[in-house]
Amino acid sequence: MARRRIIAGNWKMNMTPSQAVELCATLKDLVKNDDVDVVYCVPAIDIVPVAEAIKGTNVKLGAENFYIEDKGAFTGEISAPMLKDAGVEYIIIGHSERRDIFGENDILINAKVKKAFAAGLKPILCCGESLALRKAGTYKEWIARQIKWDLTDVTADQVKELVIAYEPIWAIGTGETATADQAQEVCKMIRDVIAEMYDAPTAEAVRIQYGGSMNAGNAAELLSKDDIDGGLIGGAALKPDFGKIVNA
Ligand SMILES: O=C[C@H](O)COP(=O)(O)O
Repeated sequence: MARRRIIAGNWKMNMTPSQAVELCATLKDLVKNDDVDVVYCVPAIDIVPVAEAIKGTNVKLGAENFYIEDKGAFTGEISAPMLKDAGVEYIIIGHSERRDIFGENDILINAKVKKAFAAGLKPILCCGESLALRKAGTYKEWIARQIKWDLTDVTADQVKELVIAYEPIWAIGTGETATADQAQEVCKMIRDVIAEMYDAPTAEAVRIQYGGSMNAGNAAELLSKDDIDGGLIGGAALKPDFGKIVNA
């Protein structure tokens, strides 16, 4: 089965609202491609202006974070219904920066995945190992465990709509990309875990991205691999190079 490719930019904590609108204008013609899902996952304050700036283009809107309750006394948080109402389609969950800097654990991440689906948002679920785990050789067990925890009680029909991003932490923002073979090995292993947890059609349907210093120079080789269906791009998503990745 041919899976539709998905190239998503994770802007992280970059771009003021006015810079965000300018970036959308810069990228507009560069990211035109009807064969690929192109997504901008933007900081909360940029969601409304970016929703306006991408109207009439092929770009879809994503967010970087939310909280699992619909509303109430949760100072500083935004909810899934707020994101939906603003036009958000995709939501990044379980990014290593949220896990490591903000202490999000697999129980919360699993609750977020379930809440996102219930609210009609499509999760981009991130997983990946530290350099220490890579060196110890136990990275595959670690990632399989993350996936199993984070997808507890998530149905096969939901997983068919899920995007999983494999992001080795040692490759994020370091300029050190996993080789295409290293990335393929883990993306294939993730698909095997999904087949084991669900079934072969579900594993065939789930889209798996690679993320970690993906750029205009290495995207084509990474994306040529059988189990890599797209990219989750940080630094290079803020530059015209993002258009080259979309079209790689
Ligand atoms: O979510 C994106 C990743 O953390 C990759 O970031 P990067 O492309 O800057 O390495």
